[in-house]
Amino acid sequence: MKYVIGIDLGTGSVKALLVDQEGKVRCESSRSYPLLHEQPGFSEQEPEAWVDQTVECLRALVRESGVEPKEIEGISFSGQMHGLVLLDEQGNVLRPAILWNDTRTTAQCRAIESKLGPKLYQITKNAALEGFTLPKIIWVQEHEPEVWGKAAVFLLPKDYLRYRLTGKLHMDISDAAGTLLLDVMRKQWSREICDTFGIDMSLCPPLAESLDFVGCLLPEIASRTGLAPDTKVYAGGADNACGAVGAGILRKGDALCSIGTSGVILSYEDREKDFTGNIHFFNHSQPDGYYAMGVTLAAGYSLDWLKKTIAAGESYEDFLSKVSEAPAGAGGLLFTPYLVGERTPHADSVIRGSFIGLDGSQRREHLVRAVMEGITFSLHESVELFRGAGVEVGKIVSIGGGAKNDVWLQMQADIFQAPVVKLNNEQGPALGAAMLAAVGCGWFDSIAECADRFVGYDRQFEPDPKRAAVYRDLFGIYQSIYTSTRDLNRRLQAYR
Ligand SMILES: Nc1ncnc2c1ncn2[C@@H]1O[C@H](COP(=O)(O)OP(=O)(O)O)[C@@H](O)[C@H]1O
Ligand SMILES: O=C(CO)[C@@H](O)[C@H](O)COP(=O)(O)O
Repeated sequence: MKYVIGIDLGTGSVKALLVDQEGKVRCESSRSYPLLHEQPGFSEQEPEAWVDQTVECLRALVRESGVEPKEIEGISFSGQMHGLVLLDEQGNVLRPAILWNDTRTTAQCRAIESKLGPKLYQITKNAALEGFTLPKIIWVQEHEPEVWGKAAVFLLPKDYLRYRLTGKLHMDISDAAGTLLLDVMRKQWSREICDTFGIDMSLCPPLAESLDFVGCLLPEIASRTGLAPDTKVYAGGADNACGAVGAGILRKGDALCSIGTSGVILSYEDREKDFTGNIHFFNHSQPDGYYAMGVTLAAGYSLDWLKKTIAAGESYEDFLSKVSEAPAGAGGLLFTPYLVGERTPHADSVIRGSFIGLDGSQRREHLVRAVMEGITFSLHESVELFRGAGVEVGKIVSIGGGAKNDVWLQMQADIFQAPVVKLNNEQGPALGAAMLAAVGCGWFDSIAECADRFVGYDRQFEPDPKRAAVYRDLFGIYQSIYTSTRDLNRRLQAYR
């Protein structure tokens, strides 16, 4: 039997999957690493921790699977997007990586908008948001000129990991799309944007397609992990592109709802398309494909927060067991999931969450239901932006924590007013990465052919007309909470 490995370098942990030619997961392994919050709004990580924990993960995978290393043909990657890793001439890391959920760069975003005007959108197809890479580069230029002076190249998290595993410098296009330095339609670095911000083109690494072969493992990495040195390494993709690959989102009309720590609504696009309301438009890992995506920053994070706050130590199953006893609309209680600010449709790092409509008759299950509904309403704002732009949102594949609970899956169908389906063996972006390796190794002619073998669907949830009508009414009230609480949150900011 032959195998491939898919590695997902997430924000909290790295996960590696060993997958056979039928798409069966033979073994999996995961290791976590810390987030560093040196100041409010800062979110950083030590790139060395990614490398150490990935090596540990791979060593465990090889040892525990009992598979012969020479049977493992290829490796590919998925990774948290946007994080800035700066290297000097010798390839040494110059400072901790500044991550996608770091919000220090509001001033730099405004500067990008005023210097580039409409060109920003024409070239990058995206808006200037704190999470993206270019504002982080400008922040380093302004606040750490001595670091910037030594910078020879910038990378994204999984591209740095791949560099350390192979010694080869590349950035894959699906991830480069999230830097605000890529001409998304031409798939090349934008000289105009680089020149505007004093970024020498030599700082931009060579670009690769997700399926490209980029090299083999360094001998030192092979001996530390137990893998064979001639294991082939393929470029890989952004975690959302790989999540889409792993869920079979590969054709026009395919849509994905992913509720992890953050939440994403993603629609496959086969050509250039204009969106409003902070919908991102990125290159897919599928050659010549794209995807549009709206992001709720605190999706599963909001439910985790409530669980930690009122039910610490309980399992998710117990915590959610009574949710169906509360009616749709949670007895008039609405929640906005802005615990760390928001991205879509409101790019706002100052806004914070609310419970509106608390009533003495409400019980714990009303609060839990309101939080699940609020997260789903927030994602529905993206669904509506897609529909407003003429995208036909038909069936939505649901993945992540939000797909582990049937009440939540039904709620998604009722709020999105679309059928929602779950996968029969969901493995998230790591499976997408493994699929890129499988296609790279030549096991399949295309990602779609691989998906036919590797991706299977389970139960489908249809919208219930009565609940869908309740949610349609409540959605209007939900949407007005943002405008009603924006100014209040600006005034409260000083007290945080
Ligand atoms: N059994 C469950 N039912 C519903 N939601 C869950 C369950 N388990 C986890 N979650 C939610 O899903 C989120 C984690 O999803 P996951 O896909 O594992 O996240 P990530 O990709 O960010 O690591 C948690 O924040 C939690 O809110
Ligand atoms: O910022 C984005 C996408 O634009 C996030 O989706 C990151 O890519 C983080 O991924 P997780 O580690 O939460 O899966």
